[in-house]
Amino acid sequence: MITQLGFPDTIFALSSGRLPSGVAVIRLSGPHIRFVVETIAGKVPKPRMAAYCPFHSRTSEVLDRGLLLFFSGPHSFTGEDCAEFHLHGGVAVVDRFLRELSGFENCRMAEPGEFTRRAFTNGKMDLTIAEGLADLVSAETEGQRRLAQQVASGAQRDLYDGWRKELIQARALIEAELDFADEADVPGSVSAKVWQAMELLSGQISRHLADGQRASVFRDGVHVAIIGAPNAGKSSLLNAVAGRDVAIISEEAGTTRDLIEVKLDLGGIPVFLTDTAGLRETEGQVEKIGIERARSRAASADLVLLLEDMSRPEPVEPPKSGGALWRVGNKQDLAAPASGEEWDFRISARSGEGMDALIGAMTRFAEAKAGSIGDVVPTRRRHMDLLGEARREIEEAVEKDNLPLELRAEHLRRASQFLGRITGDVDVEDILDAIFSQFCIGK
Ligand SMILES: Nc1nc2c(ncn2[C@@H]2O[C@H](COP(=O)(O)OP(=O)(O)OP(=O)(O)O)[C@@H](O)[C@H]2O)c(=O)[nH]1
Ligand SMILES: [K+]
Ligand SMILES: [Mg+2]
Repeated sequence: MITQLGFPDTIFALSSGRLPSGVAVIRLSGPHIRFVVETIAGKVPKPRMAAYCPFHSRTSEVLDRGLLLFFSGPHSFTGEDCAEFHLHGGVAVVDRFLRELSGFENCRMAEPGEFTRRAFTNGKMDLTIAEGLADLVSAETEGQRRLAQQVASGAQRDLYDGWRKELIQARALIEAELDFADEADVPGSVSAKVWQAMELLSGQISRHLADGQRASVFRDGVHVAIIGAPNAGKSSLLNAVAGRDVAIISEEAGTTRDLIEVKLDLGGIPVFLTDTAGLRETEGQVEKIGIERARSRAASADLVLLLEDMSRPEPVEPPKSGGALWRVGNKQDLAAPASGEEWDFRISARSGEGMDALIGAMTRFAEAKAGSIGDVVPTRRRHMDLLGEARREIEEAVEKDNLPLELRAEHLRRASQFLGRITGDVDVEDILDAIFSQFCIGK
């Protein structure tokens, strides 16, 4: 148990979104909350009960009227005394109120993630839950929200705590075997059982890592590039899928030069769809660069849509790509019916014909990449790296059966430490700045 000396400052921030808004929530945490609240509202309301009252400046000017909530530490988000002022969400109202708060001694604006960091330091949550909350705030798709919710609920922490318990138990059994090694009646099978259990554990971690690999599409998204000859209708396709005028469309060949990317939400998975310059031989310097970019984007894409104008097919060399490649025939509205070509999809970016089928297939493609993942999934590179290290230590302990038992037990101890770093139970001071600075202000 860490003895908590407490933070000297009271911090505050606008915790609700961009102004103007109907209501703006200003959140405070720290040792001076009672004084600040009493000065502004004239009283400290009962904990967790909303009070409607005027908010005064220190010179008794009424700044606004609104709801006030007080949370008495340790029964609060951060574990300290906390308060929330619900103001009218006007720029000037909020601005004046924040200046008023800065005027109190030892009160200052919060750094990004500082509320959550205090909650972590005060033992209100482990690191995975803190990260889950940050992900919940930044989730843009349903899939991201579901994953973040699962992490924020503590499911990941429970899983790793369970694994650490297994490791500790294994070490305890090895210790016992070491202690009684001289006695004749100790069954030699104790440690054999331990190694069996450890092999199972390493297999569990492997499956968990594979889930994490698949789940990374929720964070990194699926990348789709539209490639084809000039005037195939690539920009028209991008606009049709995005439902807005993102790229310039014209009958002039060579209109698009740069990569134009839109972010879509298909089946809860972020999908990045990129329009590119039409592929052709050209002397134009700028267009040349654009074509190089198109080819390199195609090379790194998960899926390439090779778009062709069915009314006047113009074969282009399919780009080199490690991903999937679909031949998509465009301008179905102009094409002679049943031209006998082997298109995977026939569409008209102009009339919208065939678009539902193409978008549906892209959605299934993205869903297949995520695959079916377990209930609890590592959501960050940081978790994956530490899990990989933990598994490596366990494997060393299991495989090196010629090593003295003490050394094999030491590998298990290290495995357990790596797991402890994920949840923040073991020496993580060095990474806290990096983790919490990614949070938004007011969280
Ligand atoms: N009839 C018909 N015309 C289309 C269709 N899709 C695109 N076009 C037309 O084809 C022309 C070229 O369209 P773009 O979307 O600019 O083609 P692009 O492939 O982006 O061309 P570049 O950027 O120059 O490589 C425009 O005049 C479009 O209106 C379609 O489905 N049917
Ligand atoms: K064009
Ligand atoms: Mg274009």
